[in-house]
Amino acid sequence: MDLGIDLGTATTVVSDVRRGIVYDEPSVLILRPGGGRRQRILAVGREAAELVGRGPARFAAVRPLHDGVVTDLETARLYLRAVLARAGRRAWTPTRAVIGVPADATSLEVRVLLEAAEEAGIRPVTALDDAVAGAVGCGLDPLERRVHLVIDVGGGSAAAVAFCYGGVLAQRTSKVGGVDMTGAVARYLREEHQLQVGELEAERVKTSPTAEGGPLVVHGRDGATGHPRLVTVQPAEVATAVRPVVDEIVRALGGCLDDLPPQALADVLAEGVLVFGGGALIQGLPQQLESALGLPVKLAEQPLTCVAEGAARALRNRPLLAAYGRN
Ligand SMILES: Nc1ncnc2c1ncn2[C@@H]1O[C@H](COP(=O)(O)OP(=O)(O)OP(=O)(O)O)[C@@H](O)[C@H]1O
Repeated sequence: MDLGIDLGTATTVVSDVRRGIVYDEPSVLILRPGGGRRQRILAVGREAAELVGRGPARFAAVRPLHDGVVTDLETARLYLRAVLARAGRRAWTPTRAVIGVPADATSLEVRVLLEAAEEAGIRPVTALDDAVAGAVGCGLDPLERRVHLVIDVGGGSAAAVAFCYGGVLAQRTSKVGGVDMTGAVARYLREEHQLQVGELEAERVKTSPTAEGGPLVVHGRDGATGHPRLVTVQPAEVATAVRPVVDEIVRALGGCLDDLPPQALADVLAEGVLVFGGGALIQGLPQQLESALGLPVKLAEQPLTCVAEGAARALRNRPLLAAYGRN
C-alpha cells in the first residue's frame, strides 16, 4: 500500500494512492487499562470519540498527538496500527507512506513520529511539512521557480509557510488552532449562558453555523442547579466566542510577509494565499487573514483532506521528497 497520512491533533486522514481517502476520523483512542498486561485498544477514531465524556472513568480517552507531535511512542505505535487496519491494511501488506508533520516540529519530534510509523510496519516512511503536503494536495508545485504562500489552520496549531524551488523561504506558526476554538465556545457558553457543555457538544456548536446558518439549540447542564437545560445560541455568538483565538492566529501568522524579499511578494500578490486545514472553516477566518495580509486569500476546495492527498501524491515524486522530505 502507498499511503499519505495526516496524523493530526484533532483528525487523522489516510489517503491511498490508488483508492483515495480510506480513513478520516478523530485522532482519539480508548485503551483498556494495562494493570501489568499489555495495553489493548478498546475503540479508535469515531467510536472512541463518541465515548469521550460518556464512558466509564477507567476507560481513559487518549489523544496520541499533541500539537501534531507524538506524546508517547507506544501509544502512537498502537494507534497507527489500528488506523492502518481500519484503512484496509492486512498485517503482511508492505506499506510505504509519507506522513505530514507540523512546520515547526523539531528533528527529534519528527524522528519519534517516524520511529512509531516504522514500528507500526510502515517502511520506508518520510515526513513532509503539512503545509507543503497540503499545497501538493491542492495542485501546487513546490518545486516551481515561483513563490507560493500557504496557511494551514489545524486543530492544535496553525502555520503560514512560503516556499519556492525546493526550499522553505519563511514560516510563522501559532500554537493555537481549532481545538482552542472549541474550548473558547465551551467557555463562552459557561460564562454568558451559565451552561456547562461537554467537548462533543462544544465542537458541534462550533462547526454548525457554517453548515446550517440558523439559531442552534445547545444541550448542557445548568451551572447553578446542575439540571439538564437547553439554550438557543445565534451563529453570531459563535463568532464572538472564537474571536480571541482567531485574532491570535491572525496576529501570529500576519507577519510572515515581513520575512519575504520584494520579488517573492510580487509572486504572492499575483497568486494570492491558499488556506486549508479544518480551522480555516470557521466563519470569517479567510476574510480576517485577507485584511491582515493585504492579499487575496482563497480557501482550498478540500481543506480537510488535502494534506493526506498531497502526502500520497508526494510519495511518487522523488525530487519533491529529496527537496522537502524530513528524515
Ligand atoms: N466546519 C468547520 N468549522 C469550524 N471548524 C471546523 C470545521 N470542520 C472542522 N473544523 C475544525 O478543524 C480542526 C481539525 O482540522 P485539521 O483536521 O486540519 O487539523 P489536524 O490535522 O487534526 O490538526 P494539526 O494539524 O494541528 O495537528 C478541528 O478543531 C475541527 O473542529
